Amino acid sequence: MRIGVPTEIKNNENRVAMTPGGVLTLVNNNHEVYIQKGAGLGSGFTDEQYQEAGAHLVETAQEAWSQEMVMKVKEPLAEEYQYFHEGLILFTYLHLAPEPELTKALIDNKVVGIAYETVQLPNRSLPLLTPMSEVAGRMAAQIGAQFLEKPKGGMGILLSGVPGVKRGKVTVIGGGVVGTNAAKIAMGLGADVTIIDLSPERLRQLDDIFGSEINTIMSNPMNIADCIKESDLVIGAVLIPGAKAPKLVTEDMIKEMKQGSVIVDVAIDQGGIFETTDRITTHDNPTYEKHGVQHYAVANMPGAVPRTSTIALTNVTVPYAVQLANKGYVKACQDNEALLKGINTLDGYVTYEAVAEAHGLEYRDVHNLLG
Ligand SMILES: NC(=O)C1=CN([C@@H]2O[C@H](COP(=O)(O)OP(=O)(O)OC[C@H]3O[C@@H](n4cnc5c(N)ncnc54)[C@H](O)[C@@H]3O)[C@@H](O)[C@H]2O)C=CC1
Ligand SMILES: CC(=O)C(=O)O
Repeated sequence: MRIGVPTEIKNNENRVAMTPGGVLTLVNNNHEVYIQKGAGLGSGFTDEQYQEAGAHLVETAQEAWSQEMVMKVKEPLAEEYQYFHEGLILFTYLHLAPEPELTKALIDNKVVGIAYETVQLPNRSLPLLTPMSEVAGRMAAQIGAQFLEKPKGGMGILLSGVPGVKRGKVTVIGGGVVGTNAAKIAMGLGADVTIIDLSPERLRQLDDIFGSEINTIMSNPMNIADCIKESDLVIGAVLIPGAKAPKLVTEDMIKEMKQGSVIVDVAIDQGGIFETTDRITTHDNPTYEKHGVQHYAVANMPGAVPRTSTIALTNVTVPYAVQLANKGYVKACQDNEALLKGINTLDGYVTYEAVAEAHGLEYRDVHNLLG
């Protein structure tokens, strides 16, 4: 199969969808990889390294996009829709629930849209989302700590406190991969940490992991309101796979927060869990202030630590890419139910129920379309 890897164009997105090691794996499986020149530089991979691994270098995005399968990191931006073509296999993060235009462009062009974030194993884990959630969760605590500093617009507290001065309070809403990693780092910084989740089973696991070092609280509107009123930093880490994130924190709750407190809405890529995170921010201009609270809502947080993130991401995506390339998407997805769950668009239809629901579009069962 011919596989294209274009340069990422989102603001400060320095990740790339394949390392030279990934190229070598695909080449050893008799595939051809077309990398846009310079695509790996942000992650520290040179064109020469790709060539040595057997990649063909191409000058333009158009050439990278005109292959049978395209691997990317981020969901395509509007200027990339022009490259969509019928039957193209697009293997990348898509986050379609909050993206009506992208969904329409994929359907109109009959793209086979396979979303990293909805590939799901039988134990319900999301193997192609997990590494980036680990990165973003760990970053969320350190970013929150930074924006609590006065010169960054925060109230001017140190999360650890110092002897004689109390510690800062961090609430993490959603105790999955992002939430657990955020909690770990926030605890490491010395904060007083609370995790809120809807699943009693998950709360029990978190209690087993962290013991009396953290507080675990059941998710409901009253508990959320009580916790965030007291918090200096609140991290949004809820996910309902494929669906638009539920707005669990209302604007009225935000108004009750302390002046100079900070929210980091990691779930912004699925629309965000705070009523006031009504826009996506960028690494160039990551925060805005509303009701005296700093809002951080960057949808590609791992893009800021591209070396770590590219390696972590491609460790998990390349084995699936090999299956797609070796067998073709139909057989690969028929043989692997986890990969099948990644198909969000096919033959001009939405094939992921939560995405169809989010946009009021017709849903088609992927099993019927694959035959
Ligand atoms: N902004 C960025 O750069 C990045 C964003 N993300 C996003 O972070 C979000 C979280 O991802 P993961 O931690 O991997 O998901 P996950 O599936 O591991 O965890 C989600 C957690 O939310 C909990 N939950 C569901 N409904 C809830 C409710 N009503 N109240 C409280 N908890 C609830 C679930 O029980 C689960 O424990 C996703 O939207 C993901 O795409 C991930 C990586 C990078
Ligand atoms: C998960 C995702 O969208 C990201 O890593 O940017």
